[in-house]
Amino acid sequence: MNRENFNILVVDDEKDYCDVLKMILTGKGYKVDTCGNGQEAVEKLEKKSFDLVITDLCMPVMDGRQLLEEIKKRDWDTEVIMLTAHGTIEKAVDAMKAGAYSYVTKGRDPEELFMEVRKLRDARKMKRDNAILKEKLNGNFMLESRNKKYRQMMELAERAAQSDSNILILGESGTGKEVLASFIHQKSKRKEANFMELNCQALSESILESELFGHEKGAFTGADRRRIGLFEASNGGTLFLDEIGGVSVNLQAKLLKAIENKQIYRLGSSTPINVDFRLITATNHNLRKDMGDGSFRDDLFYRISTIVLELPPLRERPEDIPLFIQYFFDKYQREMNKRITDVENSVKELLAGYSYPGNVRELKNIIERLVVLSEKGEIREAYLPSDVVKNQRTARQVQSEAMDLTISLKEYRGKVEKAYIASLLERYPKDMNKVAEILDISRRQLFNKLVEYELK
Ligand SMILES: Nc1ncnc2c1ncn2[C@@H]1O[C@H](COP(=O)(O)OP(=O)(O)OP(=O)(O)O)[C@@H](O)[C@H]1O
Repeated sequence: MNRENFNILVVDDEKDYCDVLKMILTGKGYKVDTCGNGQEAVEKLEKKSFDLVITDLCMPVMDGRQLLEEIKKRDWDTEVIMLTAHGTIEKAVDAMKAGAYSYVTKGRDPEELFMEVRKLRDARKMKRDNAILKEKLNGNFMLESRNKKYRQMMELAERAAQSDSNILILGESGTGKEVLASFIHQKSKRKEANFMELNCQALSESILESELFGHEKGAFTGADRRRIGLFEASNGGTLFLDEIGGVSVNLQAKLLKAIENKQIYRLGSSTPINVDFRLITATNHNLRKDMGDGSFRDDLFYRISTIVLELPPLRERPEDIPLFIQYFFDKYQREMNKRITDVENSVKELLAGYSYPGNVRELKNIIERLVVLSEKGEIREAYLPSDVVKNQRTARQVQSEAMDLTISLKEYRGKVEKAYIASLLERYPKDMNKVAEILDISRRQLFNKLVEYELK
């Protein structure tokens, strides 16, 4: 935490004292706000998060002791340094018992106060760094769910983590396939070793091959030194190959050999190297279809899919959307040192009703954007991306049009039916089978309706 990120609120009814303290602390690089009593301080704390409150003990309206109580009662992550007058040692001790970080006697050498502030800032920085590190290492993710299918999948994942079986994770982009893979690694006996990850889609065949197998010096133009690949780097640990569906058939054959024999050759070498890794793969391709048209090898598919975990898209677990919203609001408030106190009602509605084609990734980005744009703890509908608003507006518009009180029942039914089919098409744009299945009609009937309602 830089000093600029350390927010201090000075509370004292002596305005001159506040101003002097603010000037000195600002000069030392801290961010400082001031106010004249405990009541005003609570109002400020409700809107913004402060790392430290330096408060006088005796003040009108609400004194320092009451302010301390309010802060502790609300569980705000804010420390309090109490300023006391000479001869009020009992009150100071009482404040410490009630949870104050420390007390400083007013009017003594101000260095004493500045040292306390510095000490606190360092301690909080260490705490915050540790929390970030822990999050990175342990993958502090939102894995709770109210969705039965997801919970069953997680149970299977935890059990599978104990074994060395190959795991294939299926799911649309942004559903959390990488998150799940790293969770499995953390839950496995391999957790102390490396978790190596590679997105196979993003790389050309030759680069992918050298990334995976490594190479000897001089193996190809530009190979000016020996380099070990991911198979070797994940020895004892887990190798996660994302977008396995994007690997060329040629490389698939080499992958299969490495997985079956647990033995590889670096490019440019004929010496076999034994490797011990747990393989997790993921894809958003339909591999069965790819096998049908010959772009994915059957033998590789059966080898990598000992256990298949299917991550449902977010729209199929809508009961979890509020949990994710809360999780990401908490995360970004913490990270950006902001406090959200007022969210416009329509924002909650729009977020809950949106279909999230980009899944958890999209939801996460939306919440980050809202927290970034929030001002004075408030979040307005205007801060939402247009997709979220547009989506809901069409639904609302159709509903209000359908509520025209002069039309026949047949016309009303037609409008509602059209709107419902249109929403399903928006949700499953390329999957007519799914739309027909949900509507419980045949594909032919669906086709007729698309023509009738001019939805084609
Ligand atoms: N359960 C979760 N808890 C917290 N964050 C999550 C969770 N699931 C996904 N995310 C976040 O959403 C984003 C996308 O997740 P991830 O990369 O795991 O998805 P993916 O399915 O592998 O996507 P792609 O197929 O595009 O690679 C990441 O920023 C990740 O941190």
